[in-house]
Amino acid sequence: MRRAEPPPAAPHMLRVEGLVKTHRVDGGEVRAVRGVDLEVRPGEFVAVTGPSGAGKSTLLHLLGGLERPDQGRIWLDGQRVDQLSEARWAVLRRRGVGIVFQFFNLVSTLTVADNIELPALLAGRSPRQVRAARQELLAELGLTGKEDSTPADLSGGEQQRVALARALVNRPALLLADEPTGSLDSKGTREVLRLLTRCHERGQTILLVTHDAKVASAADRVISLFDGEVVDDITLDAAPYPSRPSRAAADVVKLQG
Ligand SMILES: Nc1ncnc2c1ncn2[C@@H]1O[C@H](COP(=O)(O)OP(=O)(O)OP(=O)(O)O)[C@@H](O)[C@H]1O
Repeated sequence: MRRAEPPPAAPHMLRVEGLVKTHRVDGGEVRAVRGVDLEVRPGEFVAVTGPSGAGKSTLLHLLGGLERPDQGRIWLDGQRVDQLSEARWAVLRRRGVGIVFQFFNLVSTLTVADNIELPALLAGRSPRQVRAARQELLAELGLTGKEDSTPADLSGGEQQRVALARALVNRPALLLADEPTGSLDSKGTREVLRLLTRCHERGQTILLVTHDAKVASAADRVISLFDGEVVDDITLDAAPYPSRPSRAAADVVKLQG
């Protein structure tokens, strides 16, 4: 008698099981992430919210390989990544995972243009292609004309948008962003939301931390963290993901292959 085939595994861009991270501080420990399970499908746009200290940034750092978990497992596009070496992570971040940090982390000695182009040049793309991608992002983010400025010449909101452009220049399959509108006025927030929506339509998977209800409402799904645990997981839009992938989806850099 033939055994029934097991059902095919659901496709996940991101899968997390039993994630735990404790920060060691003078004279004690802070349990920042306390057993998080999470599955994000390709093309989903997920907002992570929660009060200050809930563990949002720590979770994002774990997902982007900037910190290692004490317990638990993480898969990106089917690949186990929680124990990858720093060198392998560097390749993944260059190729398929874009990250926007809370504190921007721009290279202060480089111009805006060079900051944005750097990951694309490191990924081996042609300088002409890279320049075109950079100019498109700068225009979308209302930063045309700032190419030759250095980060110190820019406002916090401008630096934040440059950091987003840098994270997106390689069209990563997965974007991880920590408060990408935290320093922006309403116009800047609208520009960033428009760009993120376009990324979503292109089929890129987005996971962003935000305190802003308007930003969260642009997502398909809102996950709430409290004291290092997922306490709520709400789907806002019942449409399948991505709701309508555009032809440009083929341009998105795949994590595998
Ligand atoms: N590198 C670190 N060393 C020690 N403790 C840390 C470190 N990073 C975070 N923490 C602590 O871990 C807990 C979770 O912090 P985390 O920054 O992940 O929360 P958050 O939800 O992102 O907060 P916020 O919204 O204020 O950015 C907090 O108590 C914080 O003080």
